[in-house]
Amino acid sequence: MSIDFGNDIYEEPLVTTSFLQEDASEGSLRPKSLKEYIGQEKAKENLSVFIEAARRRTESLDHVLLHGPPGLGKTTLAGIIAAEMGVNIRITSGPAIEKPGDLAALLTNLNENDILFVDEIHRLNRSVEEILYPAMEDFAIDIIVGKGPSANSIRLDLPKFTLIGATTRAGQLSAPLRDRFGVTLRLELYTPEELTQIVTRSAGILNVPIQPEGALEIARRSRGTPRIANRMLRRVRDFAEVRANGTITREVADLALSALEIDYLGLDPIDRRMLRAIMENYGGGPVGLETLAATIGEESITLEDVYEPYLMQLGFLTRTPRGRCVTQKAYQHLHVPIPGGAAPASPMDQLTLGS
Ligand SMILES: Nc1ncnc2c1ncn2[C@@H]1O[C@H](COP(=O)(O)OP(=O)(O)OP(=O)(O)O)[C@@H](O)[C@H]1O
Repeated sequence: MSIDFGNDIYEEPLVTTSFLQEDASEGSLRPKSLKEYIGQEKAKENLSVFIEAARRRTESLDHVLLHGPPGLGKTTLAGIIAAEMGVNIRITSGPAIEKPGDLAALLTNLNENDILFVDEIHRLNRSVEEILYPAMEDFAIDIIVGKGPSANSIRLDLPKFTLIGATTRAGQLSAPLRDRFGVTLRLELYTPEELTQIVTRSAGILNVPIQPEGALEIARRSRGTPRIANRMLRRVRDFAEVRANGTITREVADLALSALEIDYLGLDPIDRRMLRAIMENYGGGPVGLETLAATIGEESITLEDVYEPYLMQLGFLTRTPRGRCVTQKAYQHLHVPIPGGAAPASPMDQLTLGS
């Protein structure tokens, strides 16, 4: 029996914002308390103070806005806040709340101090958002009863609740909505050390034997993102079981991830296509995001939310008012000669896959 561990056997790439079938076991991997939640020290420190203060006063927590790239643990953190406050959480998302009536139904069903979590809050439509302002500020909503000249506005009191909004694009939130959040926390990409701890913890829960170097190898390639680290762990586990003795070592992780075309820094074929397109078609940049997206046949929103944060963190890409530019480091990583410049540095011994 031959098993192909290339991308062909998986329908979806590793790096994607969508929730994949293989993420179904994510629930079991979710930390349940602030103590178990690895990294994000600044956010955790602030939150623990606010939570403690609200609990002492037996009041609801101030509204919280969580922002940062996808897969960093915003939903997880919202669940933890609810658990630490000892309250219920209702989970929904901006696009799921279509009409003001949908939001009114959600709000009137909350209990005192409950949490309403709205993922992708930047995608709320305007008419829904307007209901949210008095709900957040005065814990009340105005409902129009009847039609035409006989229409009447009735004010309905709500229980004191906490809204936790999550967004990958804080800049797209309207100013009145943004101003109504008392606490704003930005989640940062995780360090390889933090991701090593996350991978080791997840492997323990999934009962997967893993060596510390194996965990580090997965961590280094998971572009600062726990969701990608957990996905990689599951795929490397398959490889370890079929091609090796079941234990994830550094070699097994390296072989499995290389077969998936993930290079030693975690770049996948789309990252490389994106960088190469800027180098080869636009002389290194600047090039506008829409033009770049059209050139490589990807959605501009995916490039901006999923790919750019990590490429910028690596120092491979810069954003200027006139568009995106690649840096010398990117030329060196892909072994492409720098135009009019020095020859690229010799390959850094390690494996770097071409796209
Ligand atoms: N700090 C952390 N420690 C341990 N595991 C984490 C941490 N953050 C996230 N995870 C893991 O990563 C997975 C993805 O997290 P989560 O779904 O909360 O991300 P998210 O930021 O809400 O994603 P999205 O923005 O797409 O909604 C979870 O299964 C969780 O197990």
